[in-house]
Amino acid sequence: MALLSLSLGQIIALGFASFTLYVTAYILYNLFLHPLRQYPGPLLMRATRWGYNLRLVSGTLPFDMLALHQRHGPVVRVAPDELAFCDPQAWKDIMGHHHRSSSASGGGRRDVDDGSAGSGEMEKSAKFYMPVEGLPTDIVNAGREEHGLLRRTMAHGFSDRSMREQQPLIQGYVDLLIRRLREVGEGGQKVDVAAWYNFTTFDVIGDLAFGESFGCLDNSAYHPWVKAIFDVARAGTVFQSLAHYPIVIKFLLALIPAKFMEERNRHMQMTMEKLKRRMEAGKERADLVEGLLKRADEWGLTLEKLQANSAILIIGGSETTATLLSGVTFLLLTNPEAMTKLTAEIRGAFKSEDEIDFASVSTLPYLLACLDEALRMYPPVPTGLPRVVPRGGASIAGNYVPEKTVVAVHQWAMYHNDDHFKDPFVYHPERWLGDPAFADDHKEAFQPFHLGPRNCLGRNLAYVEMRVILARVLWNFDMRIAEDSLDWMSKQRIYNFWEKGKLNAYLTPVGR
Ligand code: HEM
Repeated sequence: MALLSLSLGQIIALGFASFTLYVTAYILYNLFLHPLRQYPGPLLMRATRWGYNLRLVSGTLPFDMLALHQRHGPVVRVAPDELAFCDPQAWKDIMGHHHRSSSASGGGRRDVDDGSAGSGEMEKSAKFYMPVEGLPTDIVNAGREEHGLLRRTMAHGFSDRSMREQQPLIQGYVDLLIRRLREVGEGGQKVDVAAWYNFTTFDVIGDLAFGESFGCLDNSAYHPWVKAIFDVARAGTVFQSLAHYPIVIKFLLALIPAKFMEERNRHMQMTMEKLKRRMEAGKERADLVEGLLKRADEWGLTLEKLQANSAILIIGGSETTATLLSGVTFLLLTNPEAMTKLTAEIRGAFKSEDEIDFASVSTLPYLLACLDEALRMYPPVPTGLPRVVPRGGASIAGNYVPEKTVVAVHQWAMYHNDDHFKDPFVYHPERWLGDPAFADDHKEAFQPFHLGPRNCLGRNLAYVEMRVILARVLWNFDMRIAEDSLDWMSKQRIYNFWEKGKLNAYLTPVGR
């Protein structure tokens, strides 16, 4: 009643004063009373999440993280409730099987091993992975229990036997890539090799996860399904930032234009049609969804659930490998000594192109070293994928971290920190071949596929695919970088994925 007797101006002033008071109290709490108050970090990041969000949406977060660690040390408070770690031990403590805190250092409280604290791994941060209400979860954003079930079933498609059976299919797409590169590069035309790697890996994974390719190699273009992934990548960082403000995100979701929803529904429909065609092809097919299809009836898996998991395989299994192939190609093009050595290794190992297969490429040490060094300098998952510390807290790299804290390791920053790698900004494949100059490198800091129960299921597939594609490209072509791509890597930003842009090169077929 008292409020009704106030003028509009007074109500606005009161609202403004209350808001200011709330924000001030929130900032003061974060700075002086919060359980993470003793951890170092820039003022804006310790006080509010905006320091983190601004870097995330501007695509510079993974790079800024290096400067933050260099300034504040291996543990930085990057948001009021979030810590970033740049310590090799943190990989195991965060991504491995969770063990409860054994020390009370810093936090001033001893963890009680009463069985109530979480066992198994740390949960993924829902604000980052954003499982959407009403939509089915997939292997990447499912909770621990469902994840275990999905992982056991899907692992079948990644076994050595399945990979051997998938080999002819994959090689067929590499044949097509080589043919298409010969055509588009003819007459000294420059070729955007990053796009062609993307076309190849999307076609391969489309076939392995949906039973049919996206036709990118045939059409020299991205399929709308694939294009949609890139279109939403940048928006994803905005949603991840706003996920910390549930009211704002609800409001924004209500504002999403009908046109966007129509687009989304079309995308879903297209995916469903692909999946139905795959199901009609029968359960016995050595691809990545065979395991799920066989269990679908027993577990009552809906079509939507199957669709969500096929879709996540596409995103996880294509953009990552294409990114690395683009990165390694750029690094070789700009490091002629390494390119000469690798080309000699590949061309000296085989008498003819048909000898280049999954087994034979795995015996080439310099090829693997080139890929690993590219994974270090240009990790396809460059940013931190946050986890949440379970009840009872945890010990991470020797630090007590209270429960509910969000924790992450940011790969790009870890791999460019000279505490862990000598000459971190220089491409040295030799560091992976026992060169004594790099004896002090902390190799255990390098985890491009993560470790623990939620690490990459497609690691072996990724390695054989990347090895075969790179070996066959270098078997067939001498390459030279185009002038307009010399700054290709240094000008990129990261919106969860690298925003790669064109990587132009001239391809000269090798006469034999
Ligand atoms: C260079 C290539 C690749 C890199 C660097 C990479 C990296 C990763 C990373 C870091 C994760 C952990 C994600 C998280 O914690 O949320 C992951 C998960 C996963 N990756 Fe890969 N990946 C690559 C290629 C592939 C390929 C070719 C596939 C095949 C489809 C694949 C399938 C998966 C799946 C299914 C998961 C989820 C595993 C789980 O949650 O149990 N990845 N990958």
